Amino acid sequence: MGISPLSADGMDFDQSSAEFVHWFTAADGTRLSHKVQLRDLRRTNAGRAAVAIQDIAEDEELFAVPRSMVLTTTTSNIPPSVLQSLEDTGAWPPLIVTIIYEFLRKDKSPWHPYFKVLPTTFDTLMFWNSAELAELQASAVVHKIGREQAEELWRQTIIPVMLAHPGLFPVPGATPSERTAELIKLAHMAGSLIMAYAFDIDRDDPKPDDGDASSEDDFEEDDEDEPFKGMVPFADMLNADADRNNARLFQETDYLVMKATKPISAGEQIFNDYGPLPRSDLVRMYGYTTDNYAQFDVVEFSHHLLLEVAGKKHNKENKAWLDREQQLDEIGLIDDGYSIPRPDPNVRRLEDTLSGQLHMLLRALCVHENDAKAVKKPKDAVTIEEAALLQAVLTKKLSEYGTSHEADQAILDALHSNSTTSTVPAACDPRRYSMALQVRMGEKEVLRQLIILCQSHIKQKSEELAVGQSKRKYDSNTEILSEKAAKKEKHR
Ligand SMILES: C[S@@+](CC[C@H](N)C(=O)[O-])C[C@H]1O[C@@H](n2cnc3c(N)ncnc32)[C@H](O)[C@@H]1O
Repeated sequence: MGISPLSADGMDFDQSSAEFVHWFTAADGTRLSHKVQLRDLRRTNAGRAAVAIQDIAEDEELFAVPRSMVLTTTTSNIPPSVLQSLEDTGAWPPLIVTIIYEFLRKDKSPWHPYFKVLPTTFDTLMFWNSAELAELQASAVVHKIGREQAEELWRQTIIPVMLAHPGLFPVPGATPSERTAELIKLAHMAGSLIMAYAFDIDRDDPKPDDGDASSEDDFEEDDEDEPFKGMVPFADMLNADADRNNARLFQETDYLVMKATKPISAGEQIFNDYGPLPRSDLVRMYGYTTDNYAQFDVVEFSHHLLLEVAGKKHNKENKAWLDREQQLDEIGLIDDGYSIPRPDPNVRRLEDTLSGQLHMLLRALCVHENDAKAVKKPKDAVTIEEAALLQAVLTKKLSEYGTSHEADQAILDALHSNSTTSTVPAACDPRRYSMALQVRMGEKEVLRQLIILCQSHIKQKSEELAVGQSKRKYDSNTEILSEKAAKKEKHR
């Protein structure tokens, strides 16, 4: 997030905050507790944040935002005819257009003081250059950014709408392609605001929301059940930090109300909950990371890698496998990739870290091609073969990251101790570089932990097998001996 000391009109950070708070409190129907203040936390890279200046009790109201103040496609006075052709495009495109419309109206917009505290540049992955993205190494998150797909979609949907109404969308440019380039930049700004600041809003059925600033993660989502979205002034000034959340937005009939969900002491920051996001997604969607999210890290490998390691990738002639793959696809088991979360430190069993889906796939890849068990949910434990396949996949994935965890740790320590800046590659922003290091290190840790789980699983199962075999041998030896003894007895 890029919050400069001075906004475009020369207003400094504190002045914009003060104007925003004044605008908020002066608006019809708003409520703001005298115990809540906005603070400048830029020195810790946390931008603006809400802080308690007196002790706050659990369930105490922090502020209330009337629904009319929430910026949505329906509260804005953008002509409905402009949005008409976007009706079937999901919640994002019409809201992007609405935000751009209000942003371009400058001081004519009722939300003008609000826009002055919203960022116009971001550290989300959408804005990283190729050198910065390369520092994420083999992280699967690189393939989830979708910048080109988003722009392609916008060129077909929102750009023609905005170009057709130059009076409502006055952007510089002598030609349609110059104006398109400007509108794409604005769409990135609006899309990123929705990603990191918007809330899912209930329209009809007032009930507590899921607490996330935004649970949607894709610009091109087009789902009928997609929640309605809106920008909620003040609610989006709250930062989040994994399980340190202590406030939540409740949706009432006429109001969205932020309440404390725990007692908050004077001086503490007020945190919303953005959800249990791995650091890769946190950086992708919100452009920041903290160590507290390390517990939610995941590792993801592609379906291609799984097939390659299982020796099925070039199996075009293997009809039995292709039929099975089709069956697995029909029951929804095949995805582009599969993720495994960081194992809980108390988890000792490989089974407890694998999803049923991944276990089924491993089984399908390991059992004999004619075995009907291949497309059945495994009821028994992970077999030695399945664990060995998974271990091989994870080992291959780990080898795809260009550096070791130890090498990364040394770079990160040097960065944090500020001993040298020369470790930051020339084309990289130091903060983004540090975030990339943390993401890739987290994934390498998860991979290592999972490989160790596979190894101990294989060891344990092999030992059980050996004990079983020697028991069977012992049993059959005893049987032979007792048969011999019985014969002897008979001959007496
Ligand atoms: C909903 S806004 C919160 C207000 C924001 N700090 C601001 O100044 O506008 C979400 C953005 O705040 C920042 N943020 C949220 N929680 C943070 C944290 N714990 N540490 C650092 N930055 C954080 C990220 O840039 C994120 O995209």
